[in-house]
Amino acid sequence: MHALSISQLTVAYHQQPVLHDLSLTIEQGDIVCLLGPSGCGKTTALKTIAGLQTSQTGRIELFGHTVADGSFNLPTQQRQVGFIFQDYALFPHMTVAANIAYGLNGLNRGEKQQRIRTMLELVELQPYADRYPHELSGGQQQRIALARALAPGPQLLLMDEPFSNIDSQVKHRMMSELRQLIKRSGVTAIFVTHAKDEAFAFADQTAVMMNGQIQQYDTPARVFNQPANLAVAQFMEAGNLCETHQLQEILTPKTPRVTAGEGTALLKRHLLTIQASNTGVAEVQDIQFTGRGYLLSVAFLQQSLADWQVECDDIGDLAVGSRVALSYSASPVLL
Ligand SMILES: Nc1ncnc2c1ncn2[C@@H]1O[C@H](COP(=O)(O)OP(=O)(O)OP(=O)(O)O)[C@@H](O)[C@H]1O
Repeated sequence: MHALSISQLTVAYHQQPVLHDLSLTIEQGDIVCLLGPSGCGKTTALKTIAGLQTSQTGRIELFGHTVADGSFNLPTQQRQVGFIFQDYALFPHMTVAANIAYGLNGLNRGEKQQRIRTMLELVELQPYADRYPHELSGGQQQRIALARALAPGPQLLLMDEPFSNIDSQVKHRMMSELRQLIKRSGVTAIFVTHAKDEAFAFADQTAVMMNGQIQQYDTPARVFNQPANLAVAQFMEAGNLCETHQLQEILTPKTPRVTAGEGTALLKRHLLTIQASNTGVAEVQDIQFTGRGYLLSVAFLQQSLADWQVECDDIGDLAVGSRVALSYSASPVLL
């Protein structure tokens, strides 16, 4: 059984469609990222899955049960979904324990206390039950928001931009911690972001959305390395682009491995080799040290192409203004 199955979903605001014929199937236990540019409909999709937004046409099934089908819309509280908002939305006047207990209806006092203990153990914050949200760090608040969302035992966890307010210094540690906690709980999770590094670090599967439709649903690595089309390649900043017929002019030696056929070729930055050459086709415009190596921008002297970027471990004698030749050690991806 799938955790979530969406088919041909259309959602409009004031007769303006925002999601068009959107279909998506999510497997149980996966952490899925809805990734796309601002305004593409990610939050609308998340809200529609939660039942906070109604759809015009299409069907949504959660764990085999239809929760929306155009004419019918199951209320949010009956969908067994947990929600973590962008700013966590913890109740500031309630203790951590009271925040976690908030959605626990139908349990007696002892059962509630037990559930709170279990949730605090899961997020490893047992000593913090009597603190108030303002007495916690950002990371601790996020873990309490997770504990509160998971306390009623939802089957699906929805998160709206959970990392957007977090300092980049601590973001990767928090993503790693939260991912481990979600995996330990076994819940299926969907989160929304426009930042691809969050999809890379946190998601098992990524749905790249544009203009209210899903362009590609795949692992983050495949979305980055094998983008389904030009729009996905550009949004993912997956590498350097050119028309296939330009490759012979750009690369030395004139490599026989270049894909035949017309179309747009994608060349990964780290598979390009750059060498100083008086007869080279490009000139170094900029050199950045990245920690792991160097990122060079090169401009073409003849071809009308945007600057390319090349990643390398060592730049040797190369400097800004050096004339360079480029070679490629793999077959370019044809888009
Ligand atoms: N309540 C609303 N009424 C009318 N239009 C809306 C409403 N909510 C969103 N929209 C419009 O729907 C489109 C999609 O919005 P949505 O918030 O789903 O996008 P998003 O991909 O989550 O964007 P962001 O990354 O900026 O949050 C946008 O053009 C937005 O202006």
